[in-house]
Amino acid sequence: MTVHIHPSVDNGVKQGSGNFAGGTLVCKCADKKVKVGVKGDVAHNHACGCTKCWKPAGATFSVVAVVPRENVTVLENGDKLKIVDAAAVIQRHACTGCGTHMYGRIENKGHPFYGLDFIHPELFQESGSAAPGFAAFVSSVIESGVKPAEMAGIRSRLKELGLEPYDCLSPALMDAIATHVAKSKAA
Ligand SMILES: N[C@@H](CCC(=O)N[C@@H](CS)C(=O)NCC(=O)O)C(=O)O
Ligand SMILES: [Zn+2]
Ligand SMILES: [Zn+2]
Repeated sequence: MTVHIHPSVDNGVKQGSGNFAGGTLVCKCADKKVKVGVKGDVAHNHACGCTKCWKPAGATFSVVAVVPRENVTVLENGDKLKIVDAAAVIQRHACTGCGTHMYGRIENKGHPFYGLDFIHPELFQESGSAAPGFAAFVSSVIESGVKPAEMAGIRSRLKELGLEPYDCLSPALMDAIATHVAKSKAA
């Protein structure tokens, strides 16, 4: 059986150009598309298996990356955007027409990732943004209906794609969070 992860990686992970200058994220509406401008390249791009991150139809994982929040600007049809869950750490601004999450923002200034917005690079109308490098919250796909027996196949496919599977975030990001927490406690 073919293991589907996400349409943008199922045929192999396409590496970024290394000099992506930014671009425009476009929603999936037929008209009055929401457009969001992003300056510069994305960082920490990864596949996320959690239930909260937006996935295109049929995908098991989301592909999500971060950019500095000051680099994100709503360009067109921003009146269609609505926050999915205002109580969540990441406030995901979704198009009310097509459901696509255009950007996720952290408003808690004490959060380790404050200052970074979460975006889905597949929505760029331009190509060349940095490729995903790992898979996070892999076990969480079970919460979306994946059978536990399928997990071995999913993890081996992720490895084959070069997307090391983690059940929370990658060690580098977990270290960044712990460093932030340790510094906050010391202050
Ligand atoms: N197992 C949970 C995990 C959710 C979760 O913790 N997601 C991570 C990765 S996106 C997170 O940082 N969530 C914060 C948020 O959604 O606001 C699920 O799948 O819903
Ligand atoms: Zn839309
Ligand atoms: Zn997620």
